[in-house]
Amino acid sequence: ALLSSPRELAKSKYDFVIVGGGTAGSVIASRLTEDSSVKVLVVEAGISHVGLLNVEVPFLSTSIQPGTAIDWNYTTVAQAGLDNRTVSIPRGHVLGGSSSTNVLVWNRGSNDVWDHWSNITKDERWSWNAIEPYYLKTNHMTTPADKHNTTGQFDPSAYGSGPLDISLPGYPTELDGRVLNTSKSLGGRVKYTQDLNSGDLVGFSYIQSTIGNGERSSSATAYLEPALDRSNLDVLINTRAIRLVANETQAGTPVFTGVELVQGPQDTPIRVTASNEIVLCGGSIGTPQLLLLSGVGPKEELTTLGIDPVLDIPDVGKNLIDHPLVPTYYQVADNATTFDDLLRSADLFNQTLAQWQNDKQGLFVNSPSNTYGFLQLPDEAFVNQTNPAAGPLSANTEILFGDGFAPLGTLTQPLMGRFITILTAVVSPTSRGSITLNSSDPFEQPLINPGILTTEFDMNAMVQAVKDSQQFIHTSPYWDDFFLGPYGDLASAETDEERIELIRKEAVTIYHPVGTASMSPKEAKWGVTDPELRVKGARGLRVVDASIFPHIPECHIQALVYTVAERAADMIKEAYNYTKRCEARKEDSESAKFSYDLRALDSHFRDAST
Ligand SMILES: Cc1cc2nc3c(=O)[nH]c(=O)nc-3n(C[C@H](O)[C@H](O)[C@H](O)COP(=O)(O)OP(=O)(O)OC[C@H]3O[C@@H](n4cnc5c(N)ncnc54)[C@H](O)[C@@H]3O)c2cc1C
Repeated sequence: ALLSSPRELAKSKYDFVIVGGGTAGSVIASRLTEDSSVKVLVVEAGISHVGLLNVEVPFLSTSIQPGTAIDWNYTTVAQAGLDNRTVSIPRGHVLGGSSSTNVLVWNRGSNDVWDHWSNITKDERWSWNAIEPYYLKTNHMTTPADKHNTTGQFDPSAYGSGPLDISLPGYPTELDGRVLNTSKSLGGRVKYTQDLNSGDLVGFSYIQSTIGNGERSSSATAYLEPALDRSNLDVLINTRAIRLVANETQAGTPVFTGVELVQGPQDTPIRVTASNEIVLCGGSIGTPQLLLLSGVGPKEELTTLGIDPVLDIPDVGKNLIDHPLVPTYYQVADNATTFDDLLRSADLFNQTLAQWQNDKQGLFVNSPSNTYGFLQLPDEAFVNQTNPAAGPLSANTEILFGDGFAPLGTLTQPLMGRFITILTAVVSPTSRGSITLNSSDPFEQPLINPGILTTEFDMNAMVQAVKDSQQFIHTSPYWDDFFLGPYGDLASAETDEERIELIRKEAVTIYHPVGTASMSPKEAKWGVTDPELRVKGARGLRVVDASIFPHIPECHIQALVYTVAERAADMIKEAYNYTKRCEARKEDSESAKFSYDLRALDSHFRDAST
């Protein structure tokens, strides 16, 4: 059932309490409630996704501005790498989480990304070969909204049979051919790759997106909605988890069973209990914040804030990684059909919206970008520097093309003229940051410091990305009739020094924060979770979201979050079924080893019998 107040809860005890009904949380909720005897509560701070046009209409994804009800409205601390500017870090505050508010690009990561994770965690279960079935379980390819013939535009074997809709762009733009023909004719570092979801994530191609029938497909629409009528699932919205409670310790290990919930800062907390596990799916900011508020984190930092330390894990909130992004603009011919006029004319906007509402056709069926490319840096970049990318199938930088002026940085759309936006990003950054608490008040936003562009490597890579985008346009015949010239600071960015100035002035992030509750090998002293995503040194607590990524993938990351969640759901189920087998063999002398699992099983049966 969908509940909007804790007062509507019929009971306070569940087998699993999932904190965060976002990208990963909705997958976990859907998979765990496949067994009708397992009772699950999802607690989501945000609102329902149903009926929200800027969530449903793919093109409007970039209009989800910070400050709206469906965003957490986070801002970073002053960024040293950006001339001490602060930048906003949007995060979905709605069912589906950031999968309801993101820009829909679908990349499953190169094979190397997963093999690298497997090496880092020393756990084969994260290698590409082991993970592929879980990726295929998340998604299936659908026909694009305009039903054009997509033969040769994607690799069918790169998609599976899962609930998410994936499609190629359903409305062509003038840029598509120019970008792809340039890539095909130039080759080399800007080679064409038919499908970047086939394992090799280097090259230029069409974008695949989480869109079906011209509408956003999210973890809320694909996973949560179909499960909502299950009697064993409660989804509580408008409600924030503010503290995790360990009521007991077993052999010195805190056992977490309680979650305190409120709707507003003045509320008296209501406690719900998880007999088996609390699964944290609050995302790379929400999850470490909640752990820290609950006394799980660097002991000294917590004591200073007046929070009683429960478990000393120095790495909670550390290792924050994001992809830096710089928007650049070119003015194009006055007869070009960019989306600029639409953003300036309410009539045109409403006509296009009506076309989407009536037929699911037109520009609004697409995200604002149809084509992009991932590039490796030239060999010279690695003379004195190890390549931080996961392997040879991964890139270092990305270039995305938008068929109009997308005001993502400090510049606003000019009143006249037509433009294209070229976004450049560093996808293998070496900068690291952190999430720390500002106070023990759960309603105060944490201090978010992604450390954007604070290493020489990242700045050099970004300079190369801007240079590559400039060359891509200048050396191709496919732009001659179209292109008038660079706009804004890009017009004077001819030297590397000028490019650095532009970058420090305009850079933001691509909204891919990861790593703040990183998994690490089972016995390792660093990291926050083990390879089964259980919080180290605790019982009853697991993390399943982008915070467990030990290394940032060199691509857009939502597909990896979905895949992690599918993998984790099976890990949880395996543990759960295993407890059943243990129960059946209660006399087994080995059973003491599984005391935690038995405890979970016992409480499950107790709950089921009430
Ligand atoms: C604007 C934007 C554009 C993006 N574009 C792309 C893209 O094009 N392609 C791509 O691959 N990726 C993109 N991303 C990134 C991607 O969407 C996210 O990395 C991914 O969805 C994160 O999933 P998650 O489960 O870790 O967290 P989320 O999906 O953010 O879920 C966390 C959920 O937990 C809830 N929550 C947090 N704390 C609490 C609490 N204390 N109590 C209760 N609930 C809580 C939140 O409200 C949220 O619903 C984008 C992200 C944004 C914000």
